[in-house]
Amino acid sequence: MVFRLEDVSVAIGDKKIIEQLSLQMQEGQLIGLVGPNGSGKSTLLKSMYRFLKPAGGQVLLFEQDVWAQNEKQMAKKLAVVGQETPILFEFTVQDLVAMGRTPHKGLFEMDTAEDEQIVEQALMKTGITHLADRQFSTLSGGEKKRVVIARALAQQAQVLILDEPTNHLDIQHQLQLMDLIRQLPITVIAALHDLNLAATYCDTIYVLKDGELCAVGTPQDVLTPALLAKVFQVTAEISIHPATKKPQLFFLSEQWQSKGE
Ligand SMILES: Nc1ncnc2c1ncn2[C@@H]1O[C@H](COP(=O)(O)OP(=O)(O)OP(=O)(O)O)[C@@H](O)[C@H]1O
Repeated sequence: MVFRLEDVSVAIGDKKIIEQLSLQMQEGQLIGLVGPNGSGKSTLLKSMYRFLKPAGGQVLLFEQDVWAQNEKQMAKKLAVVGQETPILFEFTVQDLVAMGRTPHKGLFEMDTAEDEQIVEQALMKTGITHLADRQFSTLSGGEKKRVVIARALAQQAQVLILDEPTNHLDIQHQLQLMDLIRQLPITVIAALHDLNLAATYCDTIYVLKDGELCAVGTPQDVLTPALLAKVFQVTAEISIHPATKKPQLFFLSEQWQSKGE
């Protein structure tokens, strides 16, 4: 098991965001975390990547409590791309992606030829080789996102957590990114708003509502009109895409429903 959460409760200040949530995530899958705004997706992920300490319960990564490990131990196992892209530094893209190698190195250890090759690969896979010498701060939102993802790839962890990875990306780069993470030989856990991307790419989907896990399963099992009505308050029509053989969702507001009758 990659992650095992047992009765995890998370509060921010006085506000209880997640209460006694338990789940298990299997190795080698692309896992989607979906749910409405404010349902607790980022909070849950933060408790998993050791950013928010739960008020109760346990978060186990490969059966070890994440709070019993130091940052470097964690970084070898788990890479994280948060929702916000950082803004604080004046580094080149190349330097930033190379920072992904830090957990694998001693304090003053120089980059090896292998490190350089890993960085080059990460730049190439995310389609940003041409940006290598640019200052990070001068990039567009979507370019920054791809740099942060490249840095996470260079980290070569066994698990990758992505909070809204397609945010800021145009449609071509959304699909390229999903294709890329789909073929990574590791476990990827991604919070996604786009339910069609989740349906097309994920092996298993976890649905959160009001800090509670309300469904877990394959896209076909989970993304039903009844669940979408209950969780997102939308009417959805679902068919199977002829090419992907995955569910394809069409959403209708009340205005269009009345016109279709
Ligand atoms: N620092 C904070 N202080 C107070 N409340 C917070 C804080 N961070 C998050 N929350 C609240 O916790 C709840 C869950 O937020 P969270 O960001 O985990 O949801 P989410 O599902 O990731 O939302 P979104 O889809 O909008 O990104 C929300 O009601 C949010 O307002």
